[in-house]
Amino acid sequence: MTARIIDGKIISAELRARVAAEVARLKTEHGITPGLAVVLVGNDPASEVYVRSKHKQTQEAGMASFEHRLPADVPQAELMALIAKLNADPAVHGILVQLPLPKGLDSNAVIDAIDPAKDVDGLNPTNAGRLASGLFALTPCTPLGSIIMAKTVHASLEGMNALVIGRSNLVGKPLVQLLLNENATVTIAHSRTRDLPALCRQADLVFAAVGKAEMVKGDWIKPGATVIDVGINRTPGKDGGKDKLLGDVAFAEAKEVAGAITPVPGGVGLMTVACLLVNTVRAACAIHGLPKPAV
Ligand SMILES: Nc1nc2c(c(=O)[nH]1)N[C@@H](CN(C=O)c1ccc(C(=O)N[C@@H](CCC(=O)O)C(=O)O)cc1)CN2
Repeated sequence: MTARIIDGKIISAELRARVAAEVARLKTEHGITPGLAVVLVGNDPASEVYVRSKHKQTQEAGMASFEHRLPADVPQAELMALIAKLNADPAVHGILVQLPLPKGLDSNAVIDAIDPAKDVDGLNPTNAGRLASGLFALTPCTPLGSIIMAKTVHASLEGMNALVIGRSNLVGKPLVQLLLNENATVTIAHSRTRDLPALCRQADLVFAAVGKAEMVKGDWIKPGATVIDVGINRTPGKDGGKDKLLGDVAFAEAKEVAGAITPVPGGVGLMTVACLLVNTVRAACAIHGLPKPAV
């Protein structure tokens, strides 16, 4: 039997509708319009796509969207000055610097400089530490979206064997923390892991976040497992046509074995932007001393 497809279009649209309802409530009951500032440095084509999508979806949810574009050769000090300005701006509740930054810029210093209360990417060490300590934290968007998708299949992840492939600060590490908070039994695999296929075959839940097209093969998947493919590997389209996107999982093979699987495109990527909107609403509520919102 082929796997159930976990549809990012449907799940992200539902989440965005809930965000829009919360935004409308904040405006009516408290006179607050959540605001998101996105900083794009340089002109990486994929980043351009993501930033456009963030701007459009922020506005569609009824929030204020502030876009800041800087040239690839911007001095570090100028970028830091912009972050300081956004930290101090009361109309801005969320700040996101699109990654990767062009060569020569220190992304750790930039992330460090973002006010943790406005760090809607959840990458600032304060938020990463709070998440690891089980405290309220703004949580990185892709891991948050991945958990939401897994929970559309399993109401509880408690006791499940979860394998996270990849140990980046953006996805792998926060995903491990979120899975621990769900009481899953978590294994983290990376480039030095021995016998990844064998580890994979024991996993009830597989989260692939390595950045290598179709690396996880169908015969690595335990029959009936849930597979969340976080990879977005882009091959430029021929003759100026649309880019081709592949996940980290060999989808055609894996869907014949898995119980449920996310597609690429149309999977976790769509949840990343929806979760950014969630984080912006959460940040706005926390900044204004309001209770945690319903989303
Ligand atoms: N500061 C950050 N930078 C980056 C992040 C991040 O979370 N914070 N994640 C990725 C890129 N990303 C968001 O920024 C992102 C990736 C994918 C998608 C998405 O909608 N994907 C679609 C396909 C879109 C396309 O045609 O390219 C899908 O998977 O269906 C949105 C946002 C790296 N940088």
